[in-house]
Amino acid sequence: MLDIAIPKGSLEEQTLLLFKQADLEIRKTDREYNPTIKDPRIKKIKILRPQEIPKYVEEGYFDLGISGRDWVMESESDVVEIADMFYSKMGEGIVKIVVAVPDHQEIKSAKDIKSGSRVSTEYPRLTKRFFDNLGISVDIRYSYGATEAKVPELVDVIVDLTETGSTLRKNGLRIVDTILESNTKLIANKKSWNDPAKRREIEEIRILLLAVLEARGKVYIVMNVPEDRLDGIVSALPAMKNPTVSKLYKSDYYAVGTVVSKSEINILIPELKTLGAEDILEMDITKIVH
Ligand SMILES: Nc1ncnc2c1ncn2[C@@H]1O[C@H](COP(=O)(O)OP(=O)(O)OP(=O)(O)O)[C@@H](O)[C@H]1O
Ligand SMILES: O=P(O)(O)OC[C@H]1O[C@H](OP(=O)(O)OP(=O)(O)O)[C@H](O)[C@@H]1O
Ligand SMILES: [Mg+2]
Repeated sequence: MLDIAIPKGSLEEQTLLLFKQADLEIRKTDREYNPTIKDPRIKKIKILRPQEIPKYVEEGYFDLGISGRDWVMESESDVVEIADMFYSKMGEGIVKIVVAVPDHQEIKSAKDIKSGSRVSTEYPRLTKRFFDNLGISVDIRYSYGATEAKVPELVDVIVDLTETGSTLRKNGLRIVDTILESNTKLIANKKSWNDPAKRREIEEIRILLLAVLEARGKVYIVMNVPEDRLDGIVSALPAMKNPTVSKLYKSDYYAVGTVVSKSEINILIPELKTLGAEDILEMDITKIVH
């Protein structure tokens, strides 16, 4: 059975929702860090800061964990990255760790930053490695957050995370370089991954979590189509996969069903109706397993 570490903070709410939708519901009250779960593969769940999760997974306190790629890299943890999971607090979860300076400064890229510059960051190791590679020796000041507030008075440069770019913009900062791109990762302890029984359990959990993410933003549509309209309808459907076509009982009609992206449904349904589709049904999908 598996021990799993779940992130507190910006990933917490979305992670709990993901587990619930994967039918791995974590039962927890507010501020409870040792919640329960009823699943034959899971022994224990603990909620921890995502900065610490990769190291505890590496050290074998947990078989499985969820954290960002940024924290796996920053903590230099030796874990197996078993899945990319594109979700975060707000959107698809792709964020960047960037070098930023006050907008008016004549710095074009990080190479132009002077040795001795003060740099505020929550990622001191990534920052040191980045500037070491450029041969620039900077004065790194550890940041506990609100990093953007510190330029220009307290520091000269920041290395911070950006998703929408709004915090940088509102504080008069400009990106001059990108250190890395990050997204949420499902990570496993090496020994657990190499243990056949544990690996089977880990893979089963991974299938369920990824199936939920895969189904997001997609719906299933099915409609009845007279034989002479079949080719027109099939070619109007988006080419995600070949649609299922089956003949209706004692009729010249066919049932046509396929998965489509929810974002195109507003254009597609009226178009299918015009092309001769009847009884069009749209259904929510909760999981897709490839
Ligand atoms: N604004 C954001 N948008 C998208 N992802 C983010 C954002 N802030 C942090 N993350 C990602 O979420 C993960 C969790 O990081 P962290 O615990 O530092 O979250 P946080 O929201 O910054 O927490 P806190 O609010 O306490 O600072 C990290 O891997 C990070 O890449
Ligand atoms: O590009 P944006 O969408 O504006 O998001 C980026 C901001 O989000 C995070 O801050 P957080 O909310 O974690 O606050 P903190 O600085 O106190 O950690 C990050 O450190 C940036 O400040
Ligand atoms: Mg933060």
